[in-house]
Amino acid sequence: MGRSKIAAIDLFSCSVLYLSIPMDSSVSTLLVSQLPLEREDQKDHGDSFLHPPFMQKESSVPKNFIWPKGDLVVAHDELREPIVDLGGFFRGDLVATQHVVLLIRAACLNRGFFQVTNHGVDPRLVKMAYHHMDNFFKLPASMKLRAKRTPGNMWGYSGAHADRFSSKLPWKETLSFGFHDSGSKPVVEDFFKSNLGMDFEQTGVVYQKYCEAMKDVALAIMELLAISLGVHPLHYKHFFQDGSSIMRCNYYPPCKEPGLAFGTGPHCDPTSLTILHQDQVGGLEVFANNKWRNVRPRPDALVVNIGDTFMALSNGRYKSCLHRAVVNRYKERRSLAFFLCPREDKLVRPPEDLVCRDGTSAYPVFTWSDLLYFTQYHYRADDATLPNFTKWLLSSKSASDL
Ligand SMILES: C=C1C[C@]23C[C@H]1CC[C@H]2[C@]1(C)CCC[C@@](C)(C(=O)O)[C@H]1[C@@H]3C(=O)O
Ligand SMILES: O=C(O)CCC(=O)C(=O)O
Ligand SMILES: [Fe+2]
Repeated sequence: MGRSKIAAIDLFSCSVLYLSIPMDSSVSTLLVSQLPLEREDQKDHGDSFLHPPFMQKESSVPKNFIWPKGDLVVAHDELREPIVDLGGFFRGDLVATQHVVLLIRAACLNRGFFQVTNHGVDPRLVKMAYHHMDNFFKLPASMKLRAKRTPGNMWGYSGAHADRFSSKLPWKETLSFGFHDSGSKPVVEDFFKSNLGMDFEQTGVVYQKYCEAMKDVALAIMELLAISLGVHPLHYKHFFQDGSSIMRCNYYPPCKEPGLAFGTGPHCDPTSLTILHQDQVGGLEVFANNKWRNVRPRPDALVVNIGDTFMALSNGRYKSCLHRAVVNRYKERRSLAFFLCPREDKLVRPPEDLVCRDGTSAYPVFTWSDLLYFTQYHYRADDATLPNFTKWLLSSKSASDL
């Protein structure tokens, strides 16, 4: 789990090693070349990862990327989830809004997942976001590592999270950065300029706009979620207004043995509400009615899922969605995930009238900063983050009372 600073420095020097390996520049190669530096693991894996994948006899997926058989259950069915048309709500049509509220309520009580269309985000902006993402991920490793994530920090570039974990590595590269309103200071633009230089100014401008658009959609959905729970319509919208959200670009290289690895393993997002756009390749799967089901990509739709923090804010009524991303043999896949989060020090607790109606609080009061810390230092987010976090919080509180 938590890896040291040394691992991050090793990761960097490793990329230099990678550059001398005569293979395609796909990052899976980079990921593989990082592995020898996971020194304590060398014993466990024999010499399989001392060689680039084409030299391995047993499998072309290094052992550190192989997930347990129990997790690797294949999805055969498609998820037929309501597509929620937000057009009427944005036009102020009350009948259409009532219909949308009922659809959202049913989806959230059930598994915390739906998709929205007519969401108001300009398709040209989405296209630009993919274009800039492609430019970034095809850079040489040494350039990408200029923006590398530092230990304990959510922001930056990460290759397979190999600096954080040593097993069940995800077959992906990610670029993450924070987004919050800070007056006239464009935080996203600044992130790109300060980490990657002025050549990335335009990338910063595009992602600044993309995050603003995602926040608008997320806050509109917060209004609908509040109505659907019978609380003040602006309750959650106000709660998240000054939030500190996270944007992540996911790049999944093709994988020679997709049946052994995951792009992103099974998990519920610890965050509040995720607004995701996936490209046309497909790979997102949701656990529904006891089965993994794939979500067919729709270019005009944004995928929305409830995260652990909103589950707590709804007093456990709305389900945090269990999902994962699979990889495939032939084609790289990309997704853009915006994770709506509250301001880090804000108390996460459901509105009082909800607790009164339920007669009890489902979770202890916490801050987003507590949960974020838990996922970055103590626990790798999975399908049981929220119950484990609750236990951890209660035990650390009672220990501090001693
Ligand atoms: C707060 C977060 C932690 C993760 C990024 C955001 C929201 C989703 C989380 C994550 C994607 C869940 C699966 C495991 C994880 C480690 C990953 O594969 O990236 C998680 C993210 C993280 O801790 O970086
Ligand atoms: O790439 C995807 O479709 C899902 C990614 C995801 O679940 C995440 O980043 O939290
Ligand atoms: Fe997720």
